[in-house]
Amino acid sequence: MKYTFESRWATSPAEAKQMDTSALRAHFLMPQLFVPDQMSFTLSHFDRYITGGILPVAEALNLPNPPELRAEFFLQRRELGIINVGGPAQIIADGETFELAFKEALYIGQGTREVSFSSADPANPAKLYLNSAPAHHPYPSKKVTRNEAEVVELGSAATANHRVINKLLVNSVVQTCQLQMGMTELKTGSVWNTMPAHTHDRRMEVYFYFEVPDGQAICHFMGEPQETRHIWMQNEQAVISPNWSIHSGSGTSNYTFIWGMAGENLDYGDMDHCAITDLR
Ligand SMILES: O=C(O)C(=O)C[C@H](O)C(=O)CO
Ligand SMILES: [Zn+2]
Repeated sequence: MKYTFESRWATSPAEAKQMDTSALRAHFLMPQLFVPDQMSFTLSHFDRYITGGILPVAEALNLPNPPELRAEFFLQRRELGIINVGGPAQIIADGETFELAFKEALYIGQGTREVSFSSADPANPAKLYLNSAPAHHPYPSKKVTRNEAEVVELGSAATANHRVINKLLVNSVVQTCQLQMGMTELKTGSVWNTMPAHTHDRRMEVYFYFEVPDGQAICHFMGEPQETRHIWMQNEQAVISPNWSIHSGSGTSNYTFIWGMAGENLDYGDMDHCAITDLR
């Protein structure tokens, strides 16, 4: 078996409020996405969002058709977003070849039957972080380079949240059904992401932290704004953020993270901000 597939039930805020550390981690944390020559997928019942990691080393890996999807093929009723966080990758989608460098993104549209993933150099393998959401229209597959991203700079060094948001797979850049993905890079000395924090009842979200230096870690905050909990996270781990939850983190150093979301709309700015002094 070249892949693992796990399902996570959706949880209510009342249920999450009762959870201890290990229950929070079991429900929301995805601790290992990258295993050599393997693919890992976790389906959240929040918006039926799939989070995955593919690490092709010795051979090309093909997008599988997990029986849990009850589909003819993975993307029969889904769309896929990929951001490469490793060495150069080659992705072939129904015969079309895409070369994906570090921090480049690829959107693969609904209806694509065959997708294969390989590394250009096994000594520096590609690490393909992926998100997938249900889709009902076959938009064209499209690669998005860093230069094509919509870039927003937020925060300041004084409040330790100076960061650059690279909107890669958003509707100003590529047409998608409901998927949005991007990458936020924190400046040296800045450790807080998404502060002031927000919720968006219309969309769930997943955060994937990477470029966390050795020996450092991220304290990720979740929960209703007046009932927050935290999950300590390591490099290259991901966490599910329900639509009722804030999603914000502070690191013991700067780092980078990928955000991805799906749900009711494609409006990145549709957020309900929480005043910092109101958080509990
Ligand atoms: O640092 C930030 O702020 C973010 O990157 C926020 C995410 O993009 C987000 O939560 C979008 O809903
Ligand atoms: Zn958000």
